[in-house]
Amino acid sequence: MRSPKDFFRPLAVGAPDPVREIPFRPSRMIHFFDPSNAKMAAKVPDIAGKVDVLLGNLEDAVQADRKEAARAGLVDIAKATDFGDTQLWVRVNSLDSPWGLDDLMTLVREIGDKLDVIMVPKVEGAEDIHYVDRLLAQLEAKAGLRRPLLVHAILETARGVANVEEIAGASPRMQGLSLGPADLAASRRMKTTRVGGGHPGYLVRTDPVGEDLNAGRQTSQQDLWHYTVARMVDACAANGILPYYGPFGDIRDTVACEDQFRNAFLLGCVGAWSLHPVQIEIARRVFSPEPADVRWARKVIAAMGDGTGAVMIDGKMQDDATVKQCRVVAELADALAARDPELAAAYAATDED
Ligand SMILES: CC(=O)SCCNC(=O)CCNC(=O)[C@H](O)C(C)(C)COP(=O)(O)OP(=O)(O)OC[C@H]1O[C@@H](n2cnc3c(N)ncnc32)[C@H](O)[C@@H]1OP(=O)(O)O
Ligand SMILES: O=CC(=O)O
Ligand SMILES: [Mg+2]
Repeated sequence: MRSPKDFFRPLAVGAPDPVREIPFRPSRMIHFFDPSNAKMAAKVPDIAGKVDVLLGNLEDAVQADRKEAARAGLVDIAKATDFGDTQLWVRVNSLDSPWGLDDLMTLVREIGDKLDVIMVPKVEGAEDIHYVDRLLAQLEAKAGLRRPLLVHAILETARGVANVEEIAGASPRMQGLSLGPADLAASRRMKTTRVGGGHPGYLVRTDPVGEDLNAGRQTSQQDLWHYTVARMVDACAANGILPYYGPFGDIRDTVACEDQFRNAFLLGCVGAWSLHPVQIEIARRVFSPEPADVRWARKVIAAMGDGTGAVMIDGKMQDDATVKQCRVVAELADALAARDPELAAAYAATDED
């Protein structure tokens, strides 16, 4: 086990100092694109202005015979594009694949100065993060990088979920975790065939009302992902890193996508993946607090003065704990407004009401 004193020393001579805190940068949508797909790649400069995070996906959904083209495509796009203050992330191939090592070696060398976060799929335990941590330090030193790359792990195996707390705290590079419901379902031997979202068969039913077991009984669909998202959120909060819902594969069903994203937002996630342009706006809407909630939060903060004691506002008791919740909402609104002028105007308008 590493000594806590070593935690903030670089893991290779010449590598940049690790960060001490994960900066909060808006990341409501992590927009996936396949850099080997000419049509998607052509849209990157336009999409970059519309999303918080653009992610070049090299892993699943890229055909095996396109892996090298995707890696080379991402290098070309990163070199040619000015991303402004939009973050550039990459999802590399898994550590046991034939491509993962070359992905890391090529990308850090060629575009390490442009990348913000490396998303690592199928992380099973702290040992995977320790491997990536040391390797990145060596590669950063070789490339002469001044800023450490951050690491984001996908929670998508049963073992990964069992080890989630260790993974979240495995390195100062850990930026966040995403739920990967598709691989996780397979790893757990769940009987779904979807990418995230609910299932009509997963339900609870009210008690029978008489002899007829079928008459008058209400059913209610339950959330397959509640346990995992909640556990992920706790692991992230306990380690000062950020939780995200991952993919929602039914692109056509924008309504259920919005529900899934909102559940994650309410439980503590800061963003989700957008797989198709139609999901970008959904994530923007859901992961930005409602202007009415921001107004309420600011009202409670103002009324609570130094944040202690109890007051009544509109018939509701406020105290030290509610003001803390309100600060979460108000601080998120401020951070998002600094990046999103439309949102800034919407939040300012509520102050004037
Ligand atoms: C379980 C997991 O690992 S999830 C993460 C991995 N999966 C992904 O990354 C999937 C990313 N998305 C995609 O591959 C595609 O969106 C698909 C395959 C789902 C649908 O693609 P299409 O059938 O082309 O969708 P559609 O016809 O609606 O696309 C409309 C336009 O948007 C473009 N487009 C689609 N998705 C994207 C995207 N993610 N980024 C940029 N442009 C996109 C299409 O190229 C098309 O362009 P055109 O108008 O110039 O023809
Ligand atoms: O990679 C994502 C998943 O759901 O699997
Ligand atoms: Mg996956």
